[in-house]
Formats: sequence, structure tokens, C-alpha cells
Amino acid sequence: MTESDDIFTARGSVLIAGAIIDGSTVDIAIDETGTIAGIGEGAREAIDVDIIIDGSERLAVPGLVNTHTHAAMSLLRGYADDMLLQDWLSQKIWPLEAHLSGDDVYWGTKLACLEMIKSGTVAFNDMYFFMDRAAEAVDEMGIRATLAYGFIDLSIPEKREAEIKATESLARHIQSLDNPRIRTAVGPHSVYTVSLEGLRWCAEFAKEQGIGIHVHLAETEKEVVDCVAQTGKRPAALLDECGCLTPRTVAAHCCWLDEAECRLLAERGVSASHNPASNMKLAVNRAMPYHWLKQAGANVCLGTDGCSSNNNLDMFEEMKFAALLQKFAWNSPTLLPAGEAVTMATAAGARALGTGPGTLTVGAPADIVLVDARAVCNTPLYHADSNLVYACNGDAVMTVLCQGRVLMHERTVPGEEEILEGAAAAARSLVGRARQAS
Ligand SMILES: C[C@H]1O[C@@H](n2cnc3c(O)ncnc32)[C@H](O)[C@@H]1O
Ligand SMILES: [Zn+2]
Repeated sequence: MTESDDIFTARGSVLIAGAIIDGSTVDIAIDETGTIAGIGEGAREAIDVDIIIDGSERLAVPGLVNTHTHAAMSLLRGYADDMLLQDWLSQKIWPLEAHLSGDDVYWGTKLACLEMIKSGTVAFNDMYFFMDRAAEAVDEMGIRATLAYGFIDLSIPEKREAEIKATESLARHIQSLDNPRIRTAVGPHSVYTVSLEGLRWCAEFAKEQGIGIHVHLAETEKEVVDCVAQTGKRPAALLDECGCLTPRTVAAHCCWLDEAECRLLAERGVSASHNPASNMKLAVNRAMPYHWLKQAGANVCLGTDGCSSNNNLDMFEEMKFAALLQKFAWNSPTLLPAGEAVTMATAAGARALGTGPGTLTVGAPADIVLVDARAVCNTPLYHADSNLVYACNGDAVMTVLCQGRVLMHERTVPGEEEILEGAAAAARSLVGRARQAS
């Protein structure tokens, strides 16, 4: 079969013919299991070709991995801007989220997946509510996700019981789906919204189930100051005492870590997710100390956070924000060069979520993005990484494959119109319900 509308439904081996990797034009062969079977010389012979994708004038790069999202917050894009984190959450976001329905989360996650696919993201790490409906959306869209229920007990025992039940129920549900693209994690929201008992339960449950932990950490100075005042410990030490710092933990933000905490995260094998756009928008007033984390050997990955604090899910933009913020905040133009920003958004993210090496190598899952090498942002093309980080945004992405399955081709994603309509209707309905109740 050659290129046609059936490319989205066709199954079998795939040959990406003549794409550009590291300045060379090569074929990429993908076997019927969705694994890269060959790159370059001899690749064509590695498979019986079922589907051919023309890779000419396309830069092939690993699929991007977004390690901190609240996907369904795409419905809240532009709902509340230009506020301090605590005011934004307590005055605007949490009151609206109190009216969320499962349908809202389904449509919000569909919209988020659409946006992520259109900007080259193949996997994301999500923390939100009604996550069984998020799983339904992810399943339909063909992307990978690790889904955590946002565990918030506010130190109220009855609420803790409800959060425990919701977390257990999600774990059972994801297990029952038996979809290798969809995993679950435990999602204690933060040290300021979860009790010590809640944090300990989350750690125990994650250990027992062999799953990850997704938590907000040291996002603001207030979080650190309040934590020290209430417990005598800084947030990272508190999480560690409760057993929440593990090699399968993704800690989002990490802005206000001190040097010792960076070493602690590295020692525990925690992945630190940098969220520069959200941090700048909410003016958290300190950039993640990337240099300390790197020096300590921690895995530093990249995330967008939700669409109400970013306000999009474009990991190309996020790479640029990360590289620029680090240089600016730590007064060092050599900090976080373009190549490292790409690694942060690909291999480091894949390592954090356990989705493979996050590289274009034989034996890796075929999570592949083809970027337009003829786009304005790629002209001229001295260094691909430089253009990808500093010049391009997600609009330059033309084709996306996840586990060898084509999710977008020549910028077409099947069902786009229906998703836009469904998500817009869900957003209207959510805000309408909230207004009626107030
Ligand atoms: C899952 C809950 O987390 C809330 N949330 C979204 N963005 C942030 C952030 O930057 N810090 C803390 N909490 C956040 C989201 O609205 C859900 O209530
Ligand atoms: Zn967040």
C-alpha cells in the first residue's frame, strides 16, 4: 500500500522512505509490532513493506514526551489568567472544577490529545479527575499516557477515604483495559493539599502495585516556607520521609529546591519535570535549579502543566522556554543548550514514564515525528536541534507515529472537527453549570 486515506487504519509494517536524521537521508523500517526494525542501509530489507510514508524533506525526530499535564484543563484555556498560583487555584480553578463531569474530562482530554498529536507529543503524564474517562479518550486517540487521579485530602479523614477509593478504583480500571499504551500512577497533589497519612498511603499503594507517583513539588516559596513551619522539614524531605521519592516518581516544577534536595532527588532516582511556561506565567519567582539537578545526576524532563497556566500543550515552545529561562535565571548562556533541551523533551521524558529509550534506534518503539524541513523555521538548516528548539513550534510537525501507528499525516488527524465541537460544547456546559450554581 502507498500513501492514502487508509494510512490511519492500515496495520502492518511501515517504511518511512528518505527522512533526514542528523543531516543524512535514511530509510526507517518499522515492523508490524510497531518497533523500529532498521535505520539507514539495509532498512528496507528488514521488513516486508506494507505501508510507505514519503519522508523526503522531513526531519525525523523521536516523539516528544510531556511529563506534567492536567490534560482536561484544555477546557479551562483562557478561563483565568494573570494571577498568583494560590489565588488562581482557590478563587478560580477549584470552584470551577467542583462542577466537572466525566463527559467534560472525556472531551477535554480528547482536545488535549489532539493538540499534543498536532505538536508532536506521543506520550504524557497526567494528573486529574474522572480519569476513567481520560483513559477512554487516550485509548481512542492512540497516544500513550500515564494517568493519575489527583489525590487531595486536605487533612480531612473522610475525604482521604474517598481519595483512596478513587485511586484504587482507577488502578483496577486501567488494569482491566489491558492497553499497553495506558498506565496508571498515584497522584498525591502536593505537600500542601495531602496529609502525611495520605502521602504515606500513596507511597505504599504505589509500591504494592509497582506503579509510579506523580506529585507537584516545591513550586512556590510559600509551599516551602509553610511546609517548614508546619513540619520542620522542607517538601522534598517530607515526601522522602513518607516514601514518595522513588525511581518511578515524577516531581513537577521543583523550582524552589535547594542544592541538598537536588542531590536527594538524584539519589532516589526521581525524575524532575521542568514546567517553564507555567512557572513564568504564575510568577513563581525562581527557575528550577537545572544546573544543580544535572550536577547531581537527576533525570530532568519537560512538561507543559495544564492549559490554564500555559496556555497550550506545545512541547516545542516548552523546549524554547526551558532553554531561555535557564539561561536568563541562572545568568549563563551556555546552560541548557538546544541538544539538551531536545533530550529533556524526548529521552529523559521516556525514561521518566518508562516508555522506551525515547530515541530513534533499532529496537525502540516507533514513536516518530516528521518535521517539515522546508518550513520557514527550518530555513536555513545549519543545526536541526537549534531550529527545533529556538525557531520552530508544533506547527512544523507534519506526521506523527506512536508504536508504528500513524496518528497524524500531513497535519490531518482523523475526527478533528468532531473533537473541536465536542470540547467547545463541554466547556460551555461546564461554565454554564458553575454560573447557575453560584
Ligand atoms: C490536579 C489538580 O491540580 C491543579 N493544578 C493545575 N495546575 C497546578 C499547578 O501549577 N500547581 C498546583 N496545582 C495545579 C488542578 O487544577 C487540579 O485541581
Ligand atoms: Zn500541575
